[in-house]
Amino acid sequence: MTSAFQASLLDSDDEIELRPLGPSVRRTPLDHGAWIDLRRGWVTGADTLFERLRDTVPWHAERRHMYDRVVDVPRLLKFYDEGETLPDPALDTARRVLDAHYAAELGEPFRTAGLCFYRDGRDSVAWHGDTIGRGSTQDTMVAIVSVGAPRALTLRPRGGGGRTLRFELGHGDLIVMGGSCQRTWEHAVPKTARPCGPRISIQFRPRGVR
Ligand SMILES: O=C(O)CCC(=O)C(=O)O
Ligand SMILES: [Fe+2]
Repeated sequence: MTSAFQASLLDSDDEIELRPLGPSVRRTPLDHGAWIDLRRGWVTGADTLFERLRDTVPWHAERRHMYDRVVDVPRLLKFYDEGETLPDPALDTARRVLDAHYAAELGEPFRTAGLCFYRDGRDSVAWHGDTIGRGSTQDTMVAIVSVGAPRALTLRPRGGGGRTLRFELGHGDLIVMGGSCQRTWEHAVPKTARPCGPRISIQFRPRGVR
C-alpha cells in the first residue's frame, strides 16, 4: 500500500508527489444520498504545483449576464475538455490515480478538468450545484484538488436551511463530492474579508458533468 500507489510525477528533483489514497480517504455521508470524501495533504509539493499552474495556465476572466447587467465572474478560469492536453503532468497523474481509486464505484473515468484561480478573498463562487449536465439528474462525482492558500469550501442542503459544512482546503487537499451531492446539496467558496493568499482548484469530472 505504499510505493505501488505512490506516483512520482517528475523524474528530476521536484518534490510534487501524490500520497496514497486508500484508507486515508475519509468518507462523510450527508443527507439525501450525498457524501464527501476528504484526503488532506494528498499532493506534496503543492506550493510548487500552485506556482506552475499560476504561471503556465492561460487564465482568462469571464463576464456574465446578471439580470440587466454584465458582471465580472470573480475568479479566473480555464476549462480542459475531454482529450485536451492538461497544463501540467501532475494533473495527468492525479487523474489516473483518482481513476484507479474510484473507477469501480464511479463506473467511468474522470474526463475533464476545470481550473479556478481565486486571486484573493474577493474572488469566490456563489452557492450552486454542478448541474449543467448529468449532475442534475444522476449520481456522480466531482473531485477537487486545492493548491495554494486554504479557502473555505462550504456545503449546504439545496435551498438553504440545515447546517452548513465548511472545509478549509489548500496545500494539496483532495475533496470528492459524490452520490447525489450536485443535485441535493449546494457548494460555494465564499468571499472573505480576512487576508488570504491565492488558491487554485482543479475539478475533475466525468463526461457530461459540468
Ligand atoms: O474552487 C472550488 O473548490 C469549487 C469550484 C466549483 O464549485 C466549480 O467550479 O464548480
Ligand atoms: Fe461547483
